[in-house]
Amino acid sequence: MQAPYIQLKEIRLTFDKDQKDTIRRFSLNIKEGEFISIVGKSGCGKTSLLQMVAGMKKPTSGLITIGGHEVKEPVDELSYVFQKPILLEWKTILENVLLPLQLKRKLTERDTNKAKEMLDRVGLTDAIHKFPYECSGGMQSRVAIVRALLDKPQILLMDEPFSALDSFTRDQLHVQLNELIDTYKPTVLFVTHDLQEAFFLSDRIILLGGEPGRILQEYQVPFTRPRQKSILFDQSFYNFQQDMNERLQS
Ligand SMILES: Nc1ncnc2c1ncn2[C@@H]1O[C@H](COP(=O)(O)OP(=O)(O)OP(=O)(O)O)[C@@H](O)[C@H]1O
Repeated sequence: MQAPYIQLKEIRLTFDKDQKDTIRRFSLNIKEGEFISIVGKSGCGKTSLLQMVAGMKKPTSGLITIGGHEVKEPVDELSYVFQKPILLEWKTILENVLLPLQLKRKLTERDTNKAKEMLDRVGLTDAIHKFPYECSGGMQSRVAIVRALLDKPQILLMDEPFSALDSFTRDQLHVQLNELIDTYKPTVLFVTHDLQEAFFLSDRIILLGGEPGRILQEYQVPFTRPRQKSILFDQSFYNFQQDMNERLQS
């Protein structure tokens, strides 16, 4: 059996030792290249889990490993996409995309060409010299995704990246994200409240809930990636929705 690439073992998280645990006995093995969505009610600890995998927050107890090495500090081979795109207003779209690389090393012509090519793939060729205030929310979200993938991270953490967008823009972004993920093949941990989004994008969906937060249900999506939106008309999506909704209500 393939060894897990990311392993979370018996994770417990508490913010104050006198208070109840936020997360307890959370264990999950993630394969390299897998796309995992974490869904669950507000406050059940989804963001905290991503932050612990990123090495930005320490579990109170338990072990997190990446490639067999314990996560003890912020992880290098990882990119994070937040709910808000967080672009620098005084830099152009192209400059925003190149910024993380520029902070690491001297930029090359190849980097710039790569950034332009990726922006082109998500339909932003005409926007590369624009500033963020001249771009819509959907365009800014595309920029944040391209920026996160430019340096080919092994791990991509995405925390509700599309939640502020309308459903039409979100649909477009799902397809474009799928294509980019298929090219760069990072291991993805994706937080969302949207079951349709989780089903369309993921290999596996983890329903987090309860007090303290723990895994209530795991669901393997029975389709290979990348996918067509037509899978959302399949009976398995209907069954999945029913099952998850029942568990979320209980
Ligand atoms: N630094 C902190 N200090 C104290 N409590 C915190 C801290 N960070 C998070 N919490 C609490 O931990 C719980 C889990 O927070 P977290 O942000 O991980 O949840 P979430 O599932 O991502 O929520 P949402 O869906 O609303 O973003 C919440 O009750 C939150 O108030």
